[in-house]
Order: sequence, then structure tokens, then C-alpha cells
Amino acid sequence: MNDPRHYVVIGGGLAGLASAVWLAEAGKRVTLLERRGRLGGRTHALAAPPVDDVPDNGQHVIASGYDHLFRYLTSVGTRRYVAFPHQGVLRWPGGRATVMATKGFGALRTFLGAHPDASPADRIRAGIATARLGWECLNQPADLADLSTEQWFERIGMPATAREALWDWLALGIAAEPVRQESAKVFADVLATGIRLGIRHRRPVTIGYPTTDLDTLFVTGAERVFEQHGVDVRYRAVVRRINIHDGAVSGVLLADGTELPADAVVCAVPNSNIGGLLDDLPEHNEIYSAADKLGYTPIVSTNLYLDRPLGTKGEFEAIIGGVGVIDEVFDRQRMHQRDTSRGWLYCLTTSGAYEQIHKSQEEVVAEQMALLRRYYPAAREAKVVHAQVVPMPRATFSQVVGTDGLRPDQRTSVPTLVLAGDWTRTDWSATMESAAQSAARAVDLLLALPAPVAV
Ligand SMILES: Cc1cc2nc3c(=O)[nH]c(=O)nc-3n(C[C@H](O)[C@H](O)[C@H](O)COP(=O)(O)OP(=O)(O)OC[C@H]3O[C@@H](n4cnc5c(N)ncnc54)[C@H](O)[C@@H]3O)c2cc1C
Repeated sequence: MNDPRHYVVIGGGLAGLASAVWLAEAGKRVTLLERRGRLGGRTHALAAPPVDDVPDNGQHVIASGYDHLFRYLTSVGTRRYVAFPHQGVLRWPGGRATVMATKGFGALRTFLGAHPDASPADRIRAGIATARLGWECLNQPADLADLSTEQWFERIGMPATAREALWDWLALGIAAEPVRQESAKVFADVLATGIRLGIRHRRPVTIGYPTTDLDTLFVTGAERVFEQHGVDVRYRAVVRRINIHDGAVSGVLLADGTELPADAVVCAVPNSNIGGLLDDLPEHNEIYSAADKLGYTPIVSTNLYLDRPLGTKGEFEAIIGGVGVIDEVFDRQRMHQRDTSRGWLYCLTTSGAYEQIHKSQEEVVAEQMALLRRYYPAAREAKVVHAQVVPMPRATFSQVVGTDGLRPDQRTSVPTLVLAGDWTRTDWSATMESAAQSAARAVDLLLALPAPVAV
């Protein structure tokens, strides 16, 4: 280690973990400060003692275009724990299910509308509208930022069957907001990123999932890297302020009143926690204001243990018409090959859960079971063995109409202070890839700083 500078990373979520890992790999002296007693931020495993299991705080899916996230997984040695099934399942009330391929010719059928009731005319209209959608993603009309995704779909003539079978739930999955309020520009930007990555890698972007819990995927390997490289990880270390003197970082002030000297800082906290940290930075008012305007979107996740299998056809199933109660059902037996002696685990996700977030655990589970009974015949007699509802009122920053252009860059006016986190400006919406990409950019900025002059 011939660089004497001290690099401090604030926040032990994915953005902070990736920053600390990559700085350590580059031979830097690193301290990671996390305000909680654990690492992982919004991606972590959660114990469920009554069923002796360790599910997650919420099911996370991974797109094949998550290049920076894969770089991180390679660094921490867990790349092998991601699988791509190359298919998804659509589920309608009464139990009807359609398997959608996401590879080869089957993928073409999916894009033309996998809806079993789509007429030939619907399919032609879906084909034309999909081509227009792709064109407008890459050549965006000036007013896209003023439209909701739903208004955009209407304008390009996307038929109802294609929306129901693909586009509405894809849009909800990408930006965690219902299409009536999601920004069309956010959706278009992510699709454009996907198209460009598909061209670069010569294969379409598909959706995969972790085959293990999130701590094993993201945290355990990082801890090994930290030990190897001597990274100092401090838990329950709450940072109150980043001190700046003469245009350079001098240290960070902790909640216990101590100051930790630092030569460079990666500030990797979410928009909800940025207040006060950047008071010494000349542009702090603009960043705080953007953080406020970005706001939050709630997600409710439920780890539901049943006494019998639901009879799924795939690892994950989109619930058509389940908006507000369940968007997706993830079958952890298929995903993790788990032992079912203590029940069958289904992870349910409700994005944009503006109503569910205010309900009690009992109300949420009763509502979700009522919906599952409508969609899965096998659920009619099923009993709940254990349920764990995880409400996250500030699951991600919000990507509704009017939020485009607010996200701050990783670079600040102080070269030794960089920002990271899913909410900073990247090619992606509020995702793990956005967190990893922001870390890659933040670390590159610090590694490009001139070496200190030897005295
Ligand atoms: C339920 C749910 C489902 C999701 N599903 C998906 C999905 O399927 N696919 C996908 O790609 N993304 C998904 N996401 C989004 C993804 O989890 C986040 O975008 C990503 O984890 C954010 O990482 P981050 O490092 O930017 O922030 P965080 O994970 O929030 O990390 C920030 C860290 O900073 C710490 N911190 C905050 N303030 C301070 C302070 N003052 N001092 C010290 N430490 C501090 C926090 O404790 C935290 O550990 C989902 C999110 C949720 C909640």
C-alpha cells in the first residue's frame, strides 16, 4: 500500500460495499462506516425463527445487463449464485397460466403479445407499437418527460392485451410505480439501456434471480475481501457531517462527537439520509432539494410459508390484475431447491404499495391469501404456516412524472468527495445495478485523482 491517503466510505449498502471492495482491490487504505449493526443496506437476509429459515427482506431480481453488479459479484466470489431461467409465467384469475420465453424465437412471441386471448390483429398492432416503442426509446420525443408510461402506451397504440401480458408489469417492475404515475422517460431510459446492452453483448437482456440468500450473495464475500485487504469496517457508526476545508475533505464527524480524519470520502447513503451530511459542500442546497423531490416509493414484501405447494409453473409468476395486492409470486422451492419440511415458501412483492403499506400484517396476509386463492386452485385449501410481512415505506426513490433530471452526479465540486447510491445519476432506475454502477463511477473519480506529492 504505497498511497498513504485514507479513504472513508459512508454506508454499507451495495453502493458502499462495492466502493469499499474496489478501493481495497486498488490497494487503498479504506474505512467503511455503517450506521446499522449489519451490512447490506436494502438487500439483506432476514431470519424467520419459527420456520428455521433465512429468507430475504424482499425478493430481488437481476437483469442479465447488470454489468457492474456482476463485476461486484466476481470481486466477492459469488457470481455463481445467479441463475437465468429464460422464461417467466403470467397468471390469470382461475389459474390460467402462460409461459413466456425470454430467449430465441419464443422471445419474439413474447414481444408480440403472449396474451392467450390476443387476436391476430392485436398481435400485428402489438408488433407495430413495440417497434415504435423501441424507436422512441432510442430517439426520445421531447415531451416524454411530461408523460406517464400509460399515456405513452396509449399514444403509440399499444393494445390492451399486450399491455396486460407484458408491458404494464414490466414497467411496474422497472420503476416500482404503477404505469398511471410512472415517468415515461424513466421507463424509456431503462429500455434504451437494455437495448444498447443487448446489442453490445449480442443477446437480449433477460431476468434472473439469486439462488441463495442476499447476505451470502452480497455480504459474506465482501467481508472476506475486507479481511484480506485490511479494510476497517465500523458498525453503528452514524456519520453526521463530512468536513471540508480549503476545497478538500478533511474528515467525517460521527454522531458520538468524534472526528475521523479522511483524505477522500465516498458518500453512499440513500436520498432519505443525505440531509446534513453535505452542509460544507457549496452545492448542498441543490442536492438536498433533489433528494426531497425524488421522494419515496413503498414496497411491501411477504415471505409466506404454506402447508402445500401452490402449483406454480415457473420460478416467478406475474399476477395479471393483482396490482396493489401482489405483483409477483416467487417460488423459492424452484429458485433455491429448498427443503419443504417446514412449509413451502412463496415470496410475494407489491410495488408502489401506497395502500398496503398502512395495513397490519394480519390484513396484508388475509388480502394476499384471498388473491392467491383466486389465482391458484391449490391455494384454496392451503393453510398459512408462517408469514413475515416486510413493509418498506422508503423502499426506493420515486420515479413518477416530474422526477427526471433530478438525480445528482457522482462528481461534486470538491474532487475528494464523491457521491454513490442508487439515487445518483446512472443508466438505470432504482436498482442494485444503479447502486453498483454509481460505485464504479465514484471509485473511478477517486482513482483518477493525482497522487500526493512526496515530501
Ligand atoms: C423490497 C425491495 C425490493 C427490491 N427489488 C429489487 C429488484 O428486484 N432488483 C433490483 O435491481 N433492485 C431492487 N430493489 C432496489 C435495491 O435494493 C436498491 O436499489 C439497492 O439495494 C440500493 O443500494 P444502495 O447502496 O444505494 O442503498 P442502501 O442499500 O440503502 O445502503 C445505504 C446504507 O447507508 C447506511 N447509512 C445511511 N445513512 C448513514 C449514515 N449517516 N452513516 C452511516 N451509514 C449510513 C444505511 O444504513 C445503509 O446500509 C429493491 C428494493 C427493495 C427495498
